[in-house]
Amino acid sequence: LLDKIKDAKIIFVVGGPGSGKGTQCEKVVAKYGYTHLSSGDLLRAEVASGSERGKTLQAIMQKGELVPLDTVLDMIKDAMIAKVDVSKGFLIDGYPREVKQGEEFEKKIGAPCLLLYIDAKGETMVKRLMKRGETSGRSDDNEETIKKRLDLYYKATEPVIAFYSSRGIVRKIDSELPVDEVFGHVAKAIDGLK
Ligand SMILES: Nc1ncnc2c1ncn2[C@H]1C[C@H](O)[C@@H](COP(=O)(O)OP(=O)(O)O)O1
Ligand SMILES: [Mg+2]
Repeated sequence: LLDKIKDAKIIFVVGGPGSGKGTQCEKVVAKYGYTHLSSGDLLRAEVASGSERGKTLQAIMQKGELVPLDTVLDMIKDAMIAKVDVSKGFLIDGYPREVKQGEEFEKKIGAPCLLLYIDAKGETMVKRLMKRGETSGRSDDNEETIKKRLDLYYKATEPVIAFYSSRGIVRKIDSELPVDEVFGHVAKAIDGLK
C-alpha cells in the first residue's frame, strides 16, 4: 500500500489559520477528484469521538498549540491508506506545521510534488477567523487563541515554506483575492504538474 502512495500525487497545502486552505481544497476536490485530508479535521474528529486521546488533543488545540508529531502523522497515514485505491492525489491541508513534520512525513510516506502556499495578511486572517467563529463551533476560533495560532504560524510554519522553496515546488497563491480568483491560481498550479 505504501508503494501505491508513492505513485500518487501529494500536495501540501500550507498557510496561516483562516488563510483559506479548506475553502480552496474543497474546490480542488470538486474539480480534480483529489482526496482532501485536513490534519485539523482529522484531529477534531478524534476529539468528537470522545476517546481518551481526543480529550488530550482537545486541551492542546484549545490553547492554540501543536499536537504531538506522531499523532498527526499516524492519522494522516491511516487516512491515506484508506483512500489510496480510489485517489488520484492527496491534498494534505494544514500539514506540515513545522519543518520536522515535513521531514517525518517524507520518511514515512513520501515526497510532495507541490506545496501550495495560501498567503493572506495577518489582519485578513484574524477577520476571517472571527467571522468563521460565529458559526464554526470551533473552540479555537476565539480572539485569544487566534493570536497564539498566528504567532505559532509565523514562527514554526513559515520556515516550512523556505525549506520547500529551495526544492522549487512552492507556488505562492494570493489569498486576498475573491475565492474564485484564488482558485484560478490554484488550478493553474495543479495543471502545471507532471
Ligand atoms: N479568498 C477568500 N475571500 C474571502 N473569504 C475567504 C476566502 N477564503 C476563505 N474565506 C473565508 C471562509 C472561512 O470562513 C474563513 C477561513 O477559511 P478556511 O478555508 O476555513 O481557512 P483555513 O482552512 O486556512 O483555516 O475565511
Ligand atoms: Mg482549515
